[in-house]
Amino acid sequence: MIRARGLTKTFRRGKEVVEAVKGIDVDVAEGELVAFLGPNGAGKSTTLRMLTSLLEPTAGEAEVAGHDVARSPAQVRARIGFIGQGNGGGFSYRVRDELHNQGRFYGLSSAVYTERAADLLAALELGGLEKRSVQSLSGGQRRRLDVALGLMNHPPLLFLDEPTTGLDPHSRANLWEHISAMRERYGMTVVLTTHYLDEADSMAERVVVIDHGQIIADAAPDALKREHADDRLTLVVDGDEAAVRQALPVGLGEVTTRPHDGGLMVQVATAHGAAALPGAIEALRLAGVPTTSADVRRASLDDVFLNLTGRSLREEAAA
Ligand SMILES: Nc1ncnc2c1ncn2[C@@H]1O[C@H](COP(=O)(O)OP(=O)(O)OP(=O)(O)O)[C@@H](O)[C@H]1O
Repeated sequence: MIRARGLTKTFRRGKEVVEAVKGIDVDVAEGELVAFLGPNGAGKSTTLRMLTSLLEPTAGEAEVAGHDVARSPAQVRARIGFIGQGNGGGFSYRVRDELHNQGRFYGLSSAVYTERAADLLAALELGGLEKRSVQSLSGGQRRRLDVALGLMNHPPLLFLDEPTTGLDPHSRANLWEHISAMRERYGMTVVLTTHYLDEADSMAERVVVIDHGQIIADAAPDALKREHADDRLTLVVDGDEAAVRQALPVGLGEVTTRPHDGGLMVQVATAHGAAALPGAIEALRLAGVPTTSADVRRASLDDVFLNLTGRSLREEAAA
């Protein structure tokens, strides 16, 4: 569905040259749900805008939905939906008029766009709001209207640029339910950008991590965590460091210790933390070191980003 090679975008602002995207190679197969994850300014939106033919690449090429973005932008646009960062709706228009205008824009007949609009309004829980002005909708309703607008041409490929930014957790979860339902219903391929780690982790089947205009990792969330980060076992024990180090199986992982409440806190960075925990506790018990509390913290995509770049995406998102 997408094949990009060496995709590059350089902006010039006066004397300043910004290399926003530095030669990205990416393939997306039909039916995939792929999230581009990265901090602010990483180049996610610029990549999306090139893939949707809205921005001409400085170098490289991309074939999207069967057509070259530079040579055949109209064919690409006819086959994709794009939901940008801002709201698409004209604020003073009524909801139904917005959808109908979008249908006209795609050259649909009035019978087809009327039916599709009614269908999407119902599917995205916007029924009853068709006569309201866009500006009177809540943030979540407006975002769902954006999704409806992006789906009026029943695109086989949908791009969403930070679809849930600015929504409260309830509206985010709700929007995701709708995106998933729409994806199943129309058999769509979905490509989105996000800087919400939990969202990329739980919703995307594949995460493309972008930093400074380059792809630094590309795999399923679990595979990324397995490859680039460890789970962390934390045990509080009654015993000394030497006994702990001797008792724990060789190869379990890197062990660090520090005094804690009269006992010793032991932390182990290890793969498959939950599975390793009982064995670690048992090995300590057999060595006469009882465990008084235990905790497993699973590796997160932030750990992956931290290990790859030395920076925390969580901190950068908050900055
Ligand atoms: N039209 C433009 N002119 C000049 N520089 C630009 C332009 N658009 C983007 N940039 C710069 O390119 C870099 C990448 O921006 P981009 O918007 O693609 O990042 P992003 O990963 O989508 O970030 P965000 O999560 O904040 O949207 C940034 O340094 C940005 O300032």
